[in-house]
Amino acid sequence: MGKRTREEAEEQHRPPSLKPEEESSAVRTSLPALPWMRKPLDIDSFPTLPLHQVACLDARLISALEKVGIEALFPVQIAVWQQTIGPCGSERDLCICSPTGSGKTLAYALPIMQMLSTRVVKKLRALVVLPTRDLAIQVKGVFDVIAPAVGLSVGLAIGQTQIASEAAELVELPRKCAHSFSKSEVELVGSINSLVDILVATPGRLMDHITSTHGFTLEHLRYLVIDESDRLLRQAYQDWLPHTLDRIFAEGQSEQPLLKGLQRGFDGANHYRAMKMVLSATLTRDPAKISQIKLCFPLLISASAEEKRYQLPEQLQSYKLVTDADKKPLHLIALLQMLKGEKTIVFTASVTSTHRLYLLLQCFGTRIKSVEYSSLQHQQNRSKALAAFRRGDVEVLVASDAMTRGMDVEGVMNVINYDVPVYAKTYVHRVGRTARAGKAGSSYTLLRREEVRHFKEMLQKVDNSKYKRFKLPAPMLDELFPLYIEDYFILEA
Ligand SMILES: Nc1ncnc2c1ncn2[C@@H]1O[C@H](COP(=O)(O)OP(=O)(O)OP(=O)(O)O)[C@@H](O)[C@H]1O
Repeated sequence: MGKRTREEAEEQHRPPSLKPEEESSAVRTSLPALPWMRKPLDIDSFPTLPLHQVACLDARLISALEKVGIEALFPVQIAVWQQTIGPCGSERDLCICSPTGSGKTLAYALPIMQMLSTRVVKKLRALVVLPTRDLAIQVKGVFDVIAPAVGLSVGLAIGQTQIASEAAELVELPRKCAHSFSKSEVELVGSINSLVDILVATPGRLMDHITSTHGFTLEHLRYLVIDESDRLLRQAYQDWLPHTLDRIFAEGQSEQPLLKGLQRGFDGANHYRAMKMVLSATLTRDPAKISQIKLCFPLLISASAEEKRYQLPEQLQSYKLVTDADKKPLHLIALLQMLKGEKTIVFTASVTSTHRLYLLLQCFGTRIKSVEYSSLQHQQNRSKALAAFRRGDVEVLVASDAMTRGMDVEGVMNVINYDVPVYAKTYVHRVGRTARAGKAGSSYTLLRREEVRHFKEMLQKVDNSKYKRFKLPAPMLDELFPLYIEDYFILEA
């Protein structure tokens, strides 16, 4: 079993009171501290465009997209397309802040595949970094559906297998050379071929390949994508970025914007610069964090008009249920009964409360079929639970915040915050597991009376965060109470 990613280790051992840091209040002013972030390119000014009307979109990509039911590109995808491939394609680094479920993955994947579709020799030219294994597997799945249509190969580096077998999927060493040769001997022995054009990786395993996989090089990189960037720029991951940037620029890349390149985009000359795309629904505005990325002539592409820090999906309906602490489990069970037949994710505050709540729901057997998802489980079990939930074998997934970011499961109708998130950022990513791609979805937050005020204050930072009070029918609670008491105290014993 590969070692836990930093994210998993961090989540597992983080005391409940120590949540992922929210940006310090110093940067949460209405005016971003960085001048170039004050005039974003407004995503809302772009249309949803049918594929055949997207300038320069390769016909092979159109047919690959149509095969998976995609008929048009969303506004964020059009905005990014225009800044990379379309009429004003340029080599500016892009920071993209767009709500959860708005299609950020394809926003960067499409231009990358289009630009690399004309490559002659296979080299590692695009690197996509994500904070967790399951997210990386999901994003690779998006590339896998489309990349073959334009003859591109996609690799995965997440530590699910031994590094030697993973390296063998990424780099083809000359026959005579074993993994153990020193790097200089390998170079002497003969040319080393990359087996992938695009690599999707988690930070830990990326570092392993940079430091120890012979023939693994970033010298040909054209795109560096940092997805869920505010998570990746946090303390726990910090060493991967400087090492990666050093390796990119140490191997012949120019850090400076190239005037010619800027005017005409990639003009076929061989003096490229690795273009960076930095994305999140809760993109950081913190200059100290942004400066780590060494952005070049950056452009902010953002959905919200900046009067609020974060934006929720337009189709999301939000509700709150106020209850006493000892009745929260009963209210959850009653709510899940009401939502029966709909895919629902229940978020708790920690891995231990995820497990306890899962055990309680097990007492209700067939009434509520659920699985648990947290870094308390080994990767295989977590992936099995997610697969069962994706297939619809079970309709309730009890999850810690390991499930919060980016995970895209078709048909999730409801998100329940069993424990109120401490930070608005966590709230945005949790409820963003539903109401995706313009579809409808609902969020329910269970609040103890003493939490109502904090919850209201927290939502000050979130746009369109209207929520209604939700009351469960008393007869349902009365009917469930005896059953609940019996099971709950068994569990408590
Ligand atoms: N142009 C499109 N047409 C239809 N569906 C799309 C389109 N683009 C993306 N989708 C679908 O929308 C869903 C959300 O896409 P994606 O996961 O890229 O969103 P996101 O903005 O990255 O969300 P998050 O911030 O939560 O990571 C996915 O199921 C994806 O298949």
